[in-house]
Amino acid sequence: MRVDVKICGLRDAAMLDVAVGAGASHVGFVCFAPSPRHLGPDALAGLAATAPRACTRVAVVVDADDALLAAVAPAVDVLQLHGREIPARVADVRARFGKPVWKAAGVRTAADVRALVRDFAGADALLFDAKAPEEAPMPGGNGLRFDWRALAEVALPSRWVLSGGLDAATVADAVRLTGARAVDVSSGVEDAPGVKSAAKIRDFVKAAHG
Ligand SMILES: O=C(O)c1ccccc1N[C@@H]1O[C@H](COP(=O)(O)O)[C@@H](O)[C@H]1O
Repeated sequence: MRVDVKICGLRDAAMLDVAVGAGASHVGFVCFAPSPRHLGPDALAGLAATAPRACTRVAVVVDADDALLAAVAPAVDVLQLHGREIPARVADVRARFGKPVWKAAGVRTAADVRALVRDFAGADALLFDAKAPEEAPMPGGNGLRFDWRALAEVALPSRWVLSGGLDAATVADAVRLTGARAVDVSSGVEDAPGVKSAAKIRDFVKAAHG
């Protein structure tokens, strides 16, 4: 079975086309002001509307309130909650906005992974990212990797996504070593923060599928 690939942090139609053309199954749009990939709700909705139906559109938000979610949710297929949302908030967002919710969180150790699996059984998928440094302005999209061996010690749910510092050079190993069926990348397909590279997107998707 083909690994699902999400290209995240897309900001324009040209790179969206590249991601779709390369074979990405998911495309991600970040709505979080401190991010160099930030799109406001209107820009996000406009860009998401141009994605083909076969491609799953994901909005990445961080501790978003209901007003922001109400503005973003209709434009996408999945909400990725990448902040400090608690399990009750995940359940609330699912019920209120009627979209599948991916709970994303930074992990370092097997204990972190175990706690996430235990606490977020109600999420539609878990997304494992590297823990951001305390001083980092963003909880994700930092191009940081965690020790994938942390995943091996835990019984994982059926739907989970590997992310954090992946790139074309590492994604095949990541898939082989973790058994991931879905991967997510942002920094690893960029020339600079927020500046996507068509060549890197194509190389990443090819390596993930390889
Ligand atoms: O990409 C961002 O700017 C971002 C901002 C805030 C929260 C999450 C963000 N992106 C997500 O972070 C991970 C890992 O990204 P990277 O490949 O290490 O750069 C990924 O799930 C993105 O969706």
